[in-house]
Amino acid sequence: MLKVDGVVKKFGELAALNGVSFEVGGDECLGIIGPNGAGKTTLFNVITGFIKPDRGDVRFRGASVVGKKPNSLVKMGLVRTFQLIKVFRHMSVEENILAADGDGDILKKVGLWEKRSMVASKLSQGELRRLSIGLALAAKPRLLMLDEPFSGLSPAESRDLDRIIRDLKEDGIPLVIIEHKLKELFNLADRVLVLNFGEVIFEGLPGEAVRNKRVIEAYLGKNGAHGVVHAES
Ligand SMILES: Nc1ncnc2c1ncn2[C@@H]1O[C@H](COP(=O)(O)OP(=O)(O)OP(=O)(O)O)[C@@H](O)[C@H]1O
Repeated sequence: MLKVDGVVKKFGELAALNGVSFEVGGDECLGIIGPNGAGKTTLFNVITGFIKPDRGDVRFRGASVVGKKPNSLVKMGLVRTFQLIKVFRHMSVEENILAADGDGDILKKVGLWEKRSMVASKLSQGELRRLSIGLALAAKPRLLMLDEPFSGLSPAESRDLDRIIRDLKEDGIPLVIIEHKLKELFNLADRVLVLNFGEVIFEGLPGEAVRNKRVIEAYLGKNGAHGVVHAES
């Protein structure tokens, strides 16, 4: 479905991405983690056409998509959400979804049917996040990329979102999720990719990632706040 091959992106001297390769397919959920500045957002921007890589290729459903504009990628089914939620805040929930060519089914899928008449500016953080996912779903994604979907959510809001993302997985939509909240991510991800200084330092099962020495040194060890199991010394 998605194949990233040897992607390099430099900002001046800094290699934000330094030869990143991986694939996502089937109805898989891939988690992407790594410390601040590791290159996660840059990777999303390259895949979704917001940034052109200096080297390497991104293939979606068999064809190279390097150089294509974000809008044409969305039309092909390569759809993302953003860290900062983008919705029309003065419009109702339903108007937002309709403006994106969505329908009532989507409102139900993201648990906002009851709130459909409410102006978006009155929504809670969790509801706003679900609306942003609804807008992404309106584009009929063949692959959905979520940028820190759990950030800023309460435990109850996180549980609601978990259920919604789980349903998307069951619908067979492959997912790529950047997330710092590892407990939430590891409940969903079939596989994780760990980035550090623009390089993939680990790819494998979430349970293996938390025991991997390089991952612990680069990311987990420094930050006990991630709430996952730590090193077996
Ligand atoms: N437009 C830009 N111009 C210059 N440097 C940039 C630009 N965008 C990102 N960078 C740098 O590239 C590196 C990777 O940044 P990126 O935002 O991709 O990291 P990240 O893993 O998403 O971090 P975070 O977890 O904080 O979101 C960082 O050192 C960052 O400062």
